[in-house]
Amino acid sequence: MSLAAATPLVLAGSGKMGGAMLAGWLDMGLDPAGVTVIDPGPPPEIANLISQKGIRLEASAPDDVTAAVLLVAVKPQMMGDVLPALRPVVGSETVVVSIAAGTTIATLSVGLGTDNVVRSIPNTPAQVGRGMTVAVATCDVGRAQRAVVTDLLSAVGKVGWVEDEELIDAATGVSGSGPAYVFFLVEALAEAGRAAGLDADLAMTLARQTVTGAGELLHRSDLDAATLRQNVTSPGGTTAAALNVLMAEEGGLAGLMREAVAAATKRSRELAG
Ligand SMILES: NC(=O)C1=CN([C@@H]2O[C@H](COP(=O)(O)OP(=O)(O)OC[C@H]3O[C@@H](n4cnc5c(N)ncnc54)[C@H](O)[C@@H]3O)[C@@H](O)[C@H]2O)C=CC1
Ligand SMILES: O=C(O)[C@@H]1CCC=N1
Repeated sequence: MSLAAATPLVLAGSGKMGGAMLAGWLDMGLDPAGVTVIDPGPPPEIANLISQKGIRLEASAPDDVTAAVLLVAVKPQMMGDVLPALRPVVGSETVVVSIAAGTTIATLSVGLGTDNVVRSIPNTPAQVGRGMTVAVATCDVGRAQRAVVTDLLSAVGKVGWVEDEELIDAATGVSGSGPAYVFFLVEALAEAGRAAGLDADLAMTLARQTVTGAGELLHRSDLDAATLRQNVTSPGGTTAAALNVLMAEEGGLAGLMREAVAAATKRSRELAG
């Protein structure tokens, strides 16, 4: 994969998500000389990375760079102010890629004055190259530009394209916010371990190792999740007893998960304004 076609690359917002993607691209061989970061206050670790790599950092959009790709990674609530201020780096050949939850293609197009827009939703496992990004493009984004954007997003994990923008809200509820559900599962499992009498540190170690180990097994295995679950579950055994609780029709995990994803999807639509 060559990321050269993505340069000049302008990254607006180098916080948790934009910074993670920048680190991933550099690991994949993106030339730092081709990157400009626009951020009035990057977090310290990203500021260090930017200065170590000699990346150009600006507090606002410079007027001597026209981006091949402009990646917008600021908070959705800031878009009204930030988008018009980014216009100096947008040219007729620039493809804009937003990773903001909720912000619609229409808002991006109007704010930046271009229809050459990709709306996407990544997730924080991008920090370790194991992200999941779901994206939708306008029909103005040509085949070659779509390939460049695919390469850029693939550098930090898997990429899936959808044709219907509304599905980005649903993907936000599943994979965008999803890592938080898994981290909460670790917290809840550790708390249950403490309630069952385990020392707090041991309970947290058991919960972390169980979730990371199960995740790695799922990652490496050819088997699907249901089969891996069945492989743990002896008839009449301990797992079956626990799953009877988690899989209950009323108040079980599947129903709760549906509600959680629906709430996140609804919030993504609300963030559109
Ligand atoms: N954190 C996550 O798990 C995910 C976040 N996102 C989206 O990514 C975007 C960024 O979120 P985070 O990285 O979590 O937020 P963050 O707060 O960590 O980063 C935002 C960055 O924008 C910078 N910024 C503020 N004003 C700016 C301006 N005028 N121009 C350029 N940069 C400016 C801030 O200094 C900060 O470094 C949001 O739109 C969010 O919806 C998408 C998927 C997952
Ligand atoms: O919570 C949020 O709004 C962002 C978008 C997906 C994950 N974090």
